[in-house]
Amino acid sequence: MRTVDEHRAALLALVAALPPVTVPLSEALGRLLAADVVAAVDLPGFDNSAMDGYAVRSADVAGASAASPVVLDVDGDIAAGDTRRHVLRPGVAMRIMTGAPLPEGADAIVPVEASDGGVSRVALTLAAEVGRHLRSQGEDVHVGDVVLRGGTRLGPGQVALAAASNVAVVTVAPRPRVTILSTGDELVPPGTPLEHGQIVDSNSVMLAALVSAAGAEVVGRSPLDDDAEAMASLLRDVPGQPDLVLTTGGVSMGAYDTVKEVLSDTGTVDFVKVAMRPGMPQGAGVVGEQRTPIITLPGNPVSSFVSFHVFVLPVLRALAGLDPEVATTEAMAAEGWSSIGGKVEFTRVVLGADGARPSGGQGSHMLGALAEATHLAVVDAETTQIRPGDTVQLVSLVGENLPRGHR
Ligand SMILES: Nc1nc2c(c(=O)[nH]1)N[C@H]1C(S)=C(S)[C@@H](COP(=O)(O)OP(=O)(O)OC[C@H]3O[C@@H](n4cnc5c(N)ncnc54)[C@H](O)[C@@H]3O)O[C@H]1N2
Ligand code: MOO
Ligand SMILES: [Mg+2]
Repeated sequence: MRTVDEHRAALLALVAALPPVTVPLSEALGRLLAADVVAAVDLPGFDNSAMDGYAVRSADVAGASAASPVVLDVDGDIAAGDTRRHVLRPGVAMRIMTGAPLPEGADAIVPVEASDGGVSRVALTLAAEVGRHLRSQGEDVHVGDVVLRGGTRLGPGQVALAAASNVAVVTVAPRPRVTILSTGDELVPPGTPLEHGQIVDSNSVMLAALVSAAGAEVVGRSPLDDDAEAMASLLRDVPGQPDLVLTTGGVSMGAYDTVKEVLSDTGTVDFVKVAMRPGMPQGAGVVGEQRTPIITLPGNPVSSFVSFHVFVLPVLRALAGLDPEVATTEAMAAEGWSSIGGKVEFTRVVLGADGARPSGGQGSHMLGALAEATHLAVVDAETTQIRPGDTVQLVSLVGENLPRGHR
């Protein structure tokens, strides 16, 4: 029997990092930067007004008040987007709008509220010290500054900063392409009236969601019957030209465990038992002329889900050029539970304010408890009992950062 670490290492040996890709900002949301973003311009790009009002020399409005306004000639308007280079003569004002470039010679803005709103001549009722209501060139970002570091996840604020820095395209980690093949005569698509013995193919829905939430792309999805010939021919030329193939089902000891039967014949896929629960039967290797990496996941839904987190996620990360290691966090057990011992057990838990507790029935067919869970607790092979207050290692669930409700 392999350890979890041994099997993960065997999987990682099957893949190499794909090259980073360049995408326009409109497609960059949620992507992971593969290179620093460097500002192409200063931000602000030029000294400009923070208020609608009048550009002045502060010395010209010293002492202005409501009781004793300062009256100045107005030498025209400067709107945002005005590309002319204005010069403010001493003793006059210019009407200026928010974001409009400051005329040379001006050193302060008097807001329109502190004036009579004059167009050719204005009475100003407020003094303004040097720099008042001005936004200075480069006070936020300097041209050449690294504004976003490689490794940063691009959210709305980050894409806004890149855009303002006049960067139109960014280099991001690639999205590995994944084909998902669910197998089993019993499977029908969601929404189908079920005959006795049939079940819904929830694994392909789950795996497609996990793949997408992990930042990869589903490029092919085929439900397959347990028909060896059809499966063998499909696996010779996998649909979607993926970087990775995932199968579910058919890898255990059953008479109709066709994935194992068909792929064992190729000699390029190993079927092993891994000392973990759930997720013991696993397979991995390469298929087809392209020698595409394949991971064969067990059919039980929770086994497949756990196997994704433990094995597929590190492989997707490696394909994307990222550190494959999936971080764990520590938490306290809010209640005790027993573990199998001799195998690593991945307990589905809910992390609350008082710690982590099992989310319900832990059978490898129980999606109800899975859907409640926020984390997998990793209980090592030497531990058979978790006690309240024990420290446990938690793996976050892929997609847990998405909005979720409760049953
Ligand atoms: N005699 C033994 N039987 C089993 C062993 C064993 O060691 N000896 N291992 C058990 C363990 S552990 C697991 S895990 C499963 C692995 O099963 P398979 O990978 O062979 O998968 P299937 O037999 O095709 O299906 C198992 C189970 O999962 C349901 N299933 C399959 N595909 C889907 C899908 N796409 N969506 C939803 N549910 C699915 C299927 O109906 C079965 O109930 O083997 C144990 N048996
Ligand atoms: O290894 Mo199986 O995954 O326990 O149900
Ligand atoms: Mg089976």
